[in-house]
Amino acid sequence: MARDEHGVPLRIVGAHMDITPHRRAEEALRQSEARFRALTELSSDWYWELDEHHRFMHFEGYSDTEIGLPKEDNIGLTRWDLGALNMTDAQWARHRATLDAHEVFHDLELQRLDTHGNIYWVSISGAPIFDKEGRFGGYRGIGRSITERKRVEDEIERLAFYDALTGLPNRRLLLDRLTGALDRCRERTQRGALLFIDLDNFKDLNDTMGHDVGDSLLERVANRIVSCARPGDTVARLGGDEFVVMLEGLPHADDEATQAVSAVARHVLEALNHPYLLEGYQHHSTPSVGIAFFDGDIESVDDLLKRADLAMYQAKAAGRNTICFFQPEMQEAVTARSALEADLRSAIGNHELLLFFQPVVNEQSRLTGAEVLLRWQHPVRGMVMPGEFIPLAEQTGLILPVGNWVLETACEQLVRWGAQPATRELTLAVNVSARQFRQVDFVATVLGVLERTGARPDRLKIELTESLLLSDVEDIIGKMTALKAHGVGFSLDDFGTGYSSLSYLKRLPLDQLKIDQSFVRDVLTDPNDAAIVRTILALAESLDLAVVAEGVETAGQLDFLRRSGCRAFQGYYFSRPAPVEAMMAGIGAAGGVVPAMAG
Ligand SMILES: Nc1nc2c(ncn2[C@@H]2O[C@@H]3COP(=O)(O)O[C@H]4[C@@H](O)[C@H](n5cnc6c(=O)[nH]c(N)nc65)O[C@@H]4COP(=O)(O)O[C@H]3[C@H]2O)c(=O)[nH]1
Repeated sequence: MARDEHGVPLRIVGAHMDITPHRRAEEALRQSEARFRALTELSSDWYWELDEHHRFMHFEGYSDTEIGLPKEDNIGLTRWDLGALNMTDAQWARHRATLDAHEVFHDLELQRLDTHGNIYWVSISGAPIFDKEGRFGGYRGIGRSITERKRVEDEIERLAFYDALTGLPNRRLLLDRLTGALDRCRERTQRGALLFIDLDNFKDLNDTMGHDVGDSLLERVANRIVSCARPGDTVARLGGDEFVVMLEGLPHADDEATQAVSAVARHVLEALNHPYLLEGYQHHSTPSVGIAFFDGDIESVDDLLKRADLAMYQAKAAGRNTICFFQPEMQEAVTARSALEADLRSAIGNHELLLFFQPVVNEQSRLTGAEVLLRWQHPVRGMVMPGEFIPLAEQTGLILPVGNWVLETACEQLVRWGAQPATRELTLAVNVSARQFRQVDFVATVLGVLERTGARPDRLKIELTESLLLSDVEDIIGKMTALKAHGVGFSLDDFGTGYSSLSYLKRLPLDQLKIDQSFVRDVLTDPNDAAIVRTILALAESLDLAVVAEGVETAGQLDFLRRSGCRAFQGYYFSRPAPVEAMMAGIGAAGGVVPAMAG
């Protein structure tokens, strides 16, 4: 303001300035802050700042979540002062190095306890602050609660890697840990062992008492196995009643390692042998344990599991409730078996199967028929006996095409015999395994073969074993009755060795029993066997069944059997099984009488 000499204002001098841009900038800043505040207030994320010494200076938003304490209490502290349950010293050192290098960091995950002692997780990201001159002034960034995400992740992991019933690691996690263990073995030339545990007869419990009781047993078994393991061992459930214990860091020396593993295995065996109280009942359960060692040389996790599994099966075969170590021979046996199976598959097509015939004679040693016995002329192994390949054929299902071939070939022989008056009345007995007989179309198959070949049904005898009678007797009776209506005969093989109860015997439409050769063998020396043979003969008479004694090797046996009332015989005394031409040649020369062999 300008004044005169009396101080009276003359004029006002002023300058005006356009502050619109400044006001706009202020308004923009205010808006930006409001937006930032609204965001931090509304979101569960929070904003933080550190000074140049990495100490908390400022929080904005729901920061208590990060620090678990009122935010004011943390001003002036660093993150590592607050600590985190999941961070090691080395990890903190790495984080500090990032800050010291003024680098941006993302998603640093920290696990902490809140004031109530509950675990929570936060994820932190931050960027360095520089002033206009480029001087470092600290850090700023955001934090976010990830407790819920971690919980869901844990749940997913639990479902994916743990068995829901027992809470033990499942097969997937076991395979993962095994892969890790094998890697460690390779790096540090260590060894470990796998215990494969399978409960004996678990299926029976499940079937009789129900799945709930079965589950309850499995839970307790799991707890007992865990109690036998050391903290570093992995106890897993593979599924069903199969558990695995993985032991690592075993001693190098063979005997020490074996001792250490045996001790754990025995411990498991004992623990699982104690009775269980299930639904008020005392239940006894036993395990079979297979053990396989591993070191850096083992090819794969799969191989290792197979070895332990094989050893477990060996323990079962040895009578169950026992421990068995894997031996390389077991693997060799399996490999040999697979080779045999592959060969057997092509044996029919390659015409390697053949039938031998063993005469069945009457009291006058006259031929009444024969039993057909399968042989396999293997190109490399030579003659393979049925005992070696029939069980394999049964397990693999190959018995079906093989059995059909036997039936067909036997019927063709019947047709050839039917064309000659001297052999027209001869019968042929064919072994049929339980698996063949249980096929739904068994009756149709047999009738089809009879029709195709034109063989007389009443000359065909089907030999069944007692083990067949263990299941679904009604179905067996139905099939037998259907075939009998066409004239086919039935014989029960190896009688006396199996499970036939007399009530079944009465109901089955049988024609004949065959006394097992094990009774005939000692009939002269073992009074028990003699008594059994007499009883079978008496029983057969009362049931109106014919009897054939198998395995007659000596005149003494034949004499005893005759005196006891047996009227049909089969055995080396008359003839060993042989090709049909050889059998007929021997008999032809004797005018239908089968001559006793020397010896
Ligand atoms: N020690 C002694 N043994 C004698 C004597 N007489 C006969 N044998 C043998 O005793 C077995 C009798 O046959 P199996 O009990 O039906 O027992 C048969 C039968 O269960 C099964 N088998 C044979 N061929 C077939 C077939 O075509 N199908 C099915 N499913 N099983 C068959 O294989 C088993 C064994 O047959 P193989 O080795 O031929 O053994 C035959 C025969 O060679 C004797 O006096 N002393």
